[in-house]
Amino acid sequence: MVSTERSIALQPQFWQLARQACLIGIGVNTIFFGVFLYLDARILAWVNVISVLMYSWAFSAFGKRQNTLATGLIWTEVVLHAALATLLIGWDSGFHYYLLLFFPALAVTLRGPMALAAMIVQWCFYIGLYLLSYWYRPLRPISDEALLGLNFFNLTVVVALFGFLGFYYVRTIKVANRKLNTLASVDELTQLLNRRQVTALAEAELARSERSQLVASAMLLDVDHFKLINDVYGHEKGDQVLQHLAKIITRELRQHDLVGRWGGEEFMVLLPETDLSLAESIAERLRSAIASHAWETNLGHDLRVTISIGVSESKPNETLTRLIKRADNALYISKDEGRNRVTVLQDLSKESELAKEVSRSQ
Ligand SMILES: Nc1nc2c(ncn2[C@@H]2O[C@H](COP(=O)(O)OP(=O)(O)OP(=O)(O)O)[C@@H](O)[C@H]2O)c(=O)[nH]1
Repeated sequence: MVSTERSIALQPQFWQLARQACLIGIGVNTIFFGVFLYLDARILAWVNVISVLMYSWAFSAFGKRQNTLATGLIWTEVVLHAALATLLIGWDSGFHYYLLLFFPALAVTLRGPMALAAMIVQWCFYIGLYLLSYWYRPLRPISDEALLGLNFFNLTVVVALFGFLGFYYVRTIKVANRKLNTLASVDELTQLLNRRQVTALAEAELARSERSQLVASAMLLDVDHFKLINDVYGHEKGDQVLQHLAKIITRELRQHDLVGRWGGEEFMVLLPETDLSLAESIAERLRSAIASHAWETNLGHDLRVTISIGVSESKPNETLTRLIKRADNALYISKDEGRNRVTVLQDLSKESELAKEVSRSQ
């Protein structure tokens, strides 16, 4: 587990987990200290004292974010401990199991070719240790019963650590997936739903309304002369205005209404179970809340921001695209008639006339 660019980028929880593993190392080696004293294997008892010191050092190094030093200490401890115990009391003591833990750890912390190279070295070391213990008798043999007990204990600890690693990675993947889902569905600036997500949810809502024979209404809201706000007060102020507008719109709507950022300075709202006259009054409430809000500026006066809104009501078997097209046409009228106003499109003849007018003027 040598530190590289990639290991630095690992999640802090990974280092937290490694730090907790140091505590397990301290606990396990303290138990071993007692066991080896009891078995009169004094060299190994002293090795355990050194191991406890190394894990304590690694624990403290993780606390100071010296992750490379800490992982180096753990690696050295495990490799030396496994080698010494195997040579002194034999392969059957099961201390070599701990070396296996490094294979997934290397795969995670190192880059592809480095990880592969490190795994090959680790594997050669493992096989080398096995062959040595096969060819030579243990230097300080202990009883078969003691060997069996140690083997079971070591196997249990290693299996538990593999289990923890598994849980950690499953949790990490879940958290990453949740983040990806949020990134894919939320607009970063305003934290509203992005266009893709609000479209998907609005389509589902429209289908639900259709099944229940209810109407829904759509609104398109566009900030008036937003280019001028950017030009006069700066892009950053423009961003702040958009963020705050998103908050006002959300605050003024009901919980089950859908609101998303439709484009640069344009928002889309879908109001389930809402007919045109109710939608119009909601739109008017929004317009007036925004028009009455004063933004502080660094030019010694407050900034006033207004929005124009177009509203449309769903018709049987209508697609979302069609519903929004009508709201867009209504928005065009609001802009054309002087801005800071709400327009609803009700009758179809007016709509088709307008559609022609819009296409002529675009
Ligand atoms: N600050 C900021 N500006 C943006 C963002 N997205 C789009 N804009 C700007 O919004 C402006 C929109 O300008 P126009 O389409 O001309 O519309 P307008 O100035 O609002 O005029 P009307 O809509 O006709 O009232 C452009 O200058 C874009 O650069 C954004 O995320 N942040």
